[in-house]
Amino acid sequence: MPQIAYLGPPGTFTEQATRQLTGGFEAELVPFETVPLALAAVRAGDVLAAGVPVENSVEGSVPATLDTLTTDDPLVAVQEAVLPVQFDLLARPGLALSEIGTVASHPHALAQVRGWLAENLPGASVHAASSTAAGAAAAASGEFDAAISAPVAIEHYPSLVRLAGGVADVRDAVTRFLLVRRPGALPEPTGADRTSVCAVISDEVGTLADLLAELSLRGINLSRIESRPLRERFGEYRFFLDFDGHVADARIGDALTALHRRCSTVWFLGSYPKADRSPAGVRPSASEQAFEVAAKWLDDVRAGRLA
Ligand SMILES: O=C(O)C(=O)Cc1ccccc1
Repeated sequence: MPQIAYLGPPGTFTEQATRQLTGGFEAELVPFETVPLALAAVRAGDVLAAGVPVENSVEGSVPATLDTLTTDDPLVAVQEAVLPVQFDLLARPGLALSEIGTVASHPHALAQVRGWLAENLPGASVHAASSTAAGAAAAASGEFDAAISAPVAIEHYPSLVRLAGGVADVRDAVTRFLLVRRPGALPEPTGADRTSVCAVISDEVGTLADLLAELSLRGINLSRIESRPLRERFGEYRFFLDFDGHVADARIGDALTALHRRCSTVWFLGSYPKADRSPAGVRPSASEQAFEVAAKWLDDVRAGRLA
């Protein structure tokens, strides 16, 4: 049975998302303490794939995921899931809300309940854990009084008590997850796909605008752009771009070759079905047929076949 890594321990949002992402096939889920460790296991071939969080509607991107995807051997996303995210406050038994002095959780979770904590636990100190479930495990072992956890966590840490449920500063918050594996056969195009790339451009006038124009000229809808520092050179950046369409689509292939010509580095990070399955709107001049007819016309011109 294939093994699939996820950000553990058991009881994380990522475990739930990875179960959804692997719903179509039998797999053994293997917890790792951090996203970089889960992705290293994929690169080493120890596991087939990994489920990782990429971005949240409240707190933005998960930098550890973005940075690890573009460091070392290539990895590509093959599937996407979007999960609603709200939290439970789990505590050691016998403690009232007013007696909680320490709370642990993943930084993304803590950022999403900052207002709730300020209102309900104003005196408590807040501690970062490697995941929401790691926070629950630390509370269960007595290291902290309480944890901000995924609703499934209580099943894994039954010694804890749910003091509050549905905790969230922003209603309807969601987190987006990807199933990532080593490069191989790509998922088939579905007509409702997303492509992710990361591009490095030079620090010159207009390079970012020119890069984006390559997408807009071909009628490609950009759904996300995020910059991360290059690390080695202060003031230079990698741009993570998500856009509608599949690399097998003519307009996307054409745009990617343009990006490759313009950028010093382009990482292809995958083409995969969008979680919401909303089809890409394609203008007539960017349709498969328009590209085919135009390519045929150019062949004819070059071959002197024009009548
Ligand atoms: O710690 C977890 O449970 C995770 O899967 C990471 C995370 C944290 C907060 C919101 C969504 C995902």
